[in-house]
Amino acid sequence: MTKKDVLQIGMIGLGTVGTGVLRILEKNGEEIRHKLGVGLEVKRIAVRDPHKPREIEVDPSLIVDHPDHVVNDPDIDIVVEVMGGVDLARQAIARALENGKFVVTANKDLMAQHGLELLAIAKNQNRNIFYEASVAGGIPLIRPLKNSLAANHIEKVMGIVNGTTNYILTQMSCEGKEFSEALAEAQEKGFAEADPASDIEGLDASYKLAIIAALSFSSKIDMKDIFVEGITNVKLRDIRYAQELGYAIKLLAIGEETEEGLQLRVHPTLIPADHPLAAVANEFNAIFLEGDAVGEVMFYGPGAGSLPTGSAVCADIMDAARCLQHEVENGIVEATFGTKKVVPMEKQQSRFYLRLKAKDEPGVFASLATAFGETKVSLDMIIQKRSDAETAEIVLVTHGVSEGNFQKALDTIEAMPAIRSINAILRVIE
Ligand SMILES: NC(=O)C1=CN([C@@H]2O[C@H](COP(=O)(O)OP(=O)(O)OC[C@H]3O[C@@H](n4cnc5c(N)ncnc54)[C@H](OP(=O)(O)O)[C@@H]3O)[C@@H](O)[C@H]2O)C=CC1
Ligand SMILES: N[C@@H](CC=O)C(=O)O
Repeated sequence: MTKKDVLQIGMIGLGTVGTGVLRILEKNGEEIRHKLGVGLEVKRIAVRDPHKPREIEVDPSLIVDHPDHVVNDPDIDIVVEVMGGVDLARQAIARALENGKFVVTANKDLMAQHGLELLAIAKNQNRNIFYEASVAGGIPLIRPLKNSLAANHIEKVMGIVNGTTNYILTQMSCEGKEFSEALAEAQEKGFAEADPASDIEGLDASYKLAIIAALSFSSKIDMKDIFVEGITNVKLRDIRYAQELGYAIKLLAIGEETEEGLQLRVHPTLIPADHPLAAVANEFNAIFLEGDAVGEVMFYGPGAGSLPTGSAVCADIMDAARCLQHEVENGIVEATFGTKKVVPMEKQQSRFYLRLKAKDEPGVFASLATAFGETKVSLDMIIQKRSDAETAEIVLVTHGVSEGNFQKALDTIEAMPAIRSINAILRVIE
């Protein structure tokens, strides 16, 4: 490799993240050049619609209408994929690597599902893919997992890794907003995915968990092994009951290595109001890691948005530039990934929050307690309120129980004549 005065960047995508990247390169370009000893110049930008008005002024001659024009340009040294989606992004990144370019991506859907295949292509080409922005936006997490914490056996990772859902839950619980209003705001602010179903149904968080879990537990992670439940069924009513019981509701991604195997799950969770994660508001994310040597470490910061995510992408561009400048072939060496056993969800333990409606008549509560007792589910907290003249709303929190046993208890309860409806089931942690 020959040293250059300026390295050429090719971007694929100029939406929320791409705009943030350009703004940072423009504003801090001189400082970045000083830190790197080489300048960075954006040579081409692929977008879907070249005629769309942009939030940022861009020389029209840079704009092209297909990623191929970026990945096949022989002058481009580093390809930055901030387009999203899987198939086209996968093809473009594979081609960029085959053409000898370093790649930076913010695409968690792609890295969770095809990361190993792309990293193998990169290794073959003596190149690398940098993907810090794919998890938790601006928070440094991938590098600490690969480097600073690499000597630890990591036992547990747990956190809030989706800014959109955390924004929605915060706005519902603190401002009393409706779900749809809060989602529209998150979209307006650029936190949500192009298809926000990925956020609210928990998929985005599950892709991020797959990436963090692979690095934490040095294991390949198959998406089908992650239990995923989003926040679409979380009602303001449950947020208020949770508050009454001393909890907040957050969408958590949890990965744990136990003697039985890996436990991997994403679901809305009641967490104690004084837990540090309960205070993480709006688009902010936070991740706890427990390493056998370091103990507990918490990462906190903005998990979505144009400049925070752009910050992580630009740092990756700088790492790729350092590799090129210092003739390091592939930069940070990737971890090796084995295949660890995964514990099926029905065998995992949880505490449960259950909200139901029952006939307001004597003995209902006793028969509920009996039904739970028969399946070895014990009850911890209870709220009972009259709903109308004949109906009571009952909120129960169980002690720890396997998912399988809880489901059996639920089947029995649903069949009881006094039970009118089961309205909410959520998991609880201490
Ligand atoms: N938004 C955020 O806070 C974060 C996003 N990410 C990830 O970053 C990536 C980009 O997200 P974001 O910036 O929000 O997405 P946007 O939807 O805002 O931008 C996507 C960009 O890609 C371009 N594009 C889409 N399809 C094509 C295509 N077929 N060919 C060429 N260009 C195309 C669009 O072009 P056009 O402008 O013409 O429509 C647009 O410029 C995603 O992988 C996302 O998951 C990661 C962390 C945070
Ligand atoms: N849609 C994502 C964007 C960042 O990854 C989120 O809301 O966290």
